[in-house]
Amino acid sequence: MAGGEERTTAGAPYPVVLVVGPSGVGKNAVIRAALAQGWNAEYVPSYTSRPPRSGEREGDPYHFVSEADFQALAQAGDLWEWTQVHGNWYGSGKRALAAPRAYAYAVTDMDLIGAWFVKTQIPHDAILVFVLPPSWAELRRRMAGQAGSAQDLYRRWGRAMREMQWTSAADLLIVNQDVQQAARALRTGVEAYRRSASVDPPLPATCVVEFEGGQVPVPALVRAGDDPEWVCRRALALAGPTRLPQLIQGDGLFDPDGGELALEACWEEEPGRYRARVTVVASPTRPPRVSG
Ligand SMILES: Nc1nc2c(ncn2[C@@H]2O[C@H](COP(=O)(O)OP(=O)(O)O)[C@@H](O)[C@H]2O)c(=O)[nH]1
Ligand SMILES: Nc1ncnc2c1ncn2[C@@H]1O[C@H](COP(=O)(O)OP(=O)(O)O)[C@@H](O)[C@H]1O
Repeated sequence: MAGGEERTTAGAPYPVVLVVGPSGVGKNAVIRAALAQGWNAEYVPSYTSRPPRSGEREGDPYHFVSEADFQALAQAGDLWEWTQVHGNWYGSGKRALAAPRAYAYAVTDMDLIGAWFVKTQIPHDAILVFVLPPSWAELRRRMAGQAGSAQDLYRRWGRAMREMQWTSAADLLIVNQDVQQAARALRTGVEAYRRSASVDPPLPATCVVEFEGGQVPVPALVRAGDDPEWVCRRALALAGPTRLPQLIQGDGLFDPDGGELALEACWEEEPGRYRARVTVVASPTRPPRVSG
């Protein structure tokens, strides 16, 4: 995969964007689209022992190696972390991810445990982005296109169910309905997260988001000194215990049922406790305002 056109000074410090989400949700498609849109990031391929699929080649999207070579890399300490998924080995190259480069970000996709492991090693320099499907039916459709058999599909689905319970571990949630829109959300979301990230270690905290007519307690990872507006955006993105959360897309907040939310105010009420006031400005039953 090629990187974007915009570049920064070679050797500048840069964070690692770890893209996670269920198999088939479109992690690779979103990363590719973001790079094609000119995102200032470089894709860092992992190593895998699985054979290339049609259309794949060395370095895109993986370094394809034999199982013996993979074990040798692991034993030599060249892998940051590794795991077995669907019977194949996957691991991220330590030097490749840690090397200084000419882009603002390194981006790679991983399974959730691998990404969480990297995040614990470099909490300030890793941004964990969870890609969500627009619906279960659509995830199944995409996954079925990748699965080699009914049994393989069943296995992928089980894994997806387990991973989807951990969306609250993410720094950023993105719904991949339209791939170009999701790619823009990845770019703008990472930028916004980076701007608001503090140097303090992450603290588990509870956010309370005040909506019109009620309060929703939202478990979220909040860092001391976080910008309240960004905390509230994340809290809103995570809100909704039984349905897909409100979504961050671009700079706006969108309700999954098609409504659009406006963040009116947000503030830190006491350390680690945030409130936001949000109103619905457009919903399926209330058409969006037309300007001009
Ligand atoms: N832990 C870890 N997981 C990885 C790495 N590279 C890829 N994966 C994950 O391995 C899984 C299988 O990836 P892939 O072969 O592309 O199959 P897919 O699920 O059909 O897209 C996905 O969940 C990837 O995110 C890595 O370096 N480390
Ligand atoms: N927004 C989207 N709308 C429709 N199909 C998509 C979308 N994003 C990805 N896909 C398709 O879903 C399949 C899985 O995408 P891929 O990027 O390989 O997923 P992952 O990397 O998460 O396993 C591919 O066939 C891809 O073209």
